[in-house]
Amino acid sequence: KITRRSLENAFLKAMKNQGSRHEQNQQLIENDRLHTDGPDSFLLHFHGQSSQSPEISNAANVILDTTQILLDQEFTIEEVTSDTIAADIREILLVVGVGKETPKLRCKPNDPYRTFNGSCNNLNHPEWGQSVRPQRRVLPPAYEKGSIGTPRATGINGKPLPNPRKVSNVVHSNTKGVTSNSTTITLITFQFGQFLDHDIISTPSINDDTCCGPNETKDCIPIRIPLGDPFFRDGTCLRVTRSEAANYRLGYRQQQNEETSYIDGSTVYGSTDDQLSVLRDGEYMMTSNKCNLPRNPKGTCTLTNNFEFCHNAGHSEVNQVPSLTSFHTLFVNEHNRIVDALSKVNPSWDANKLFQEARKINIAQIQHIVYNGFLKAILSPATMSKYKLRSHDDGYNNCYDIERDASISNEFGIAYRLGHTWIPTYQDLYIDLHTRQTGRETGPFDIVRTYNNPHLIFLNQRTGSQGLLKWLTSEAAPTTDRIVENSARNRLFQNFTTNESFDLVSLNINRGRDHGIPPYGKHRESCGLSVLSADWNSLVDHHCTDITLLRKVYDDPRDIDLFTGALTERRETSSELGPTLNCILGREFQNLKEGDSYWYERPKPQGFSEKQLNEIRKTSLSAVLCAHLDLKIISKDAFKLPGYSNPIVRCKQLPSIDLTKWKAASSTV
Ligand code: HEM
Ligand SMILES: [Ca+2]
Repeated sequence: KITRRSLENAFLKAMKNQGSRHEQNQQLIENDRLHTDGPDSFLLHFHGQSSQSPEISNAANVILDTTQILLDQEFTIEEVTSDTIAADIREILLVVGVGKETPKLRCKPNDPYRTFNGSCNNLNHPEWGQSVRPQRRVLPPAYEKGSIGTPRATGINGKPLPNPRKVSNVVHSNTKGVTSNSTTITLITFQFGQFLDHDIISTPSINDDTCCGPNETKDCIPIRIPLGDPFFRDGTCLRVTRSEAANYRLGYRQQQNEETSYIDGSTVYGSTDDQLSVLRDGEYMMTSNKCNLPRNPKGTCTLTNNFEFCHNAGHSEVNQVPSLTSFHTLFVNEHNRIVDALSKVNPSWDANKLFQEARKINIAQIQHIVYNGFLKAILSPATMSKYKLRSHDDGYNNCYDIERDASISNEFGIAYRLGHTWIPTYQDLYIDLHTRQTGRETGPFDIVRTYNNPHLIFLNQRTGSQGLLKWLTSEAAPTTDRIVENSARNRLFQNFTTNESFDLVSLNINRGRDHGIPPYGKHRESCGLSVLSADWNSLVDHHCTDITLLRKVYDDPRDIDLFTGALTERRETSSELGPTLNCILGREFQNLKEGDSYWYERPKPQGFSEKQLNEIRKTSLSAVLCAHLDLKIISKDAFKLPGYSNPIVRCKQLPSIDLTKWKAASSTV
């Protein structure tokens, strides 16, 4: 049995292994102050760091090392990960400053407003769904055999797994040269999908500039380009680093989520109090030029001229592509629009009350749009029913389950990259549905020129983001399939000086292995789908043409990576996605609904009055777009292409939220 003494010894040894950066911590423990003063006195040493990340990842490395030392002493992984050991290690961890906030969390039950970092949403487990916490796992990790954290590299037959770039070339490339477009969904689905992703998950990775060089460290997971690659030169190597480790207890390597996992507008408000503080202006969210995002003086985007700047928002990747920036802008403006309306009906409310009520309404609208617009557009009706994802038509829906952990799962973070199939090859600005804006610079603009470059936002009296939103509303997304366009598969973040670029598909496959994500077949099993065998015919949800491609790269069906296996599945009836993705998304979005004590359909104290709730239910993404763009007409459901069941309607005819129902007498005060 592992004694406290042997645990401490292993921990001290691990700290020594980690070298000098832990000397101070080591001293603290060796002085045995842990036992004399209690953990709190040590917390002081670790305050004043703006980001918890480096501190957490340093500690995680010590924890992983401690785990390995104990395993080397012939303890089993079950013994090492037992609950008693978890309690002991937590105490030791407090000494090195990790988890320092957890014991101090004093939740206010019945608080009508969410915290900004997601803590205290679950009163029994205040850290569930909180930002800067480890990702949850549905399945036990599958790292390299016998290891607690080395990326999976060997297949079931003992041979190396295929090179991620090779899989990308063979299975995910567009060999036709023209983009095939969806007949059902618009580019709004693409862009809202990524906007939602940035609300719920973001995994930090390690900074390390040795990768692909002679002195590569173990933090590197380079992708070596195979000889004869159709795009990258021979000998090229993609410099990729591992995701940071985030371990709070002994065991396998875990990864961190920097966002609050709840759908709570992290993209608008940030995922920590600090992030919000530079974005908020009293009751309003800060803007520049009236309706654009504020400037980020520390931003690292590429600028074309003096009056342009990098934008700031709740998520650091806001400048990644202009159409993403335009979505951030839309919901910041929506916050401010709600504030103006509320202050008219409630002139006595102070700035804080206005801010919080507007935030609550904005988040409720986003939740309503996710479940009644976005998910409906991509999941099968059967999945929507099975995981109870539809909102009620009226009345409260008290579906909260305090035992449901809404922290995002690591496997979802890989599976939900399915959205990369929707990345278009260009960006464009429209003046209404289907009319391109013309002028000195006229689209379509190659998307590669727009990565991390906000130039389009500044076009046309700086109303580029409106033009982008109109374009997204008008055009079809690329088909949901195995293909990722070359502008993201070969030329992601291309640097036009050095010509260096990335392959997003290789990154996804590599990242799955880095996170110890089990192969595709294991996820089928956890979803109750048929089990895979060595027989390629066991891939019952795949077309034979796709099986042919998979056979070219994988030795055995049980080696197929999750991203690749899931994106090659045949679609389910009336869905954009195959059965495994329907399951992984269905499960996760049920957690995000039923594990959120602030779910918008719940009654007070967190929720709305019934009258207000019914106003929220009137909203749609189309209504929000109409409120901010000078559009006269729009399709009823902006996620889908217009057609018989999705008519184009006048903006004025669309139901939308009536904020007079928030007049104080009937509000939540
Ligand atoms: C132009 C559009 C997009 C670009 C340039 C982009 C780029 C990226 C990059 C560079 C990563 C990190 C790759 C790695 O090193 O592991 C990533 C991760 C991810 N992407 Fe995208 N993406 C885009 C659109 C989307 C869309 C539409 C979705 C979903 C609907 C999506 C979902 C995700 C998810 C879930 C992750 C993992 C997030 C995390 O754990 O941090 N992305 N994307
Ligand atoms: Ca969030």
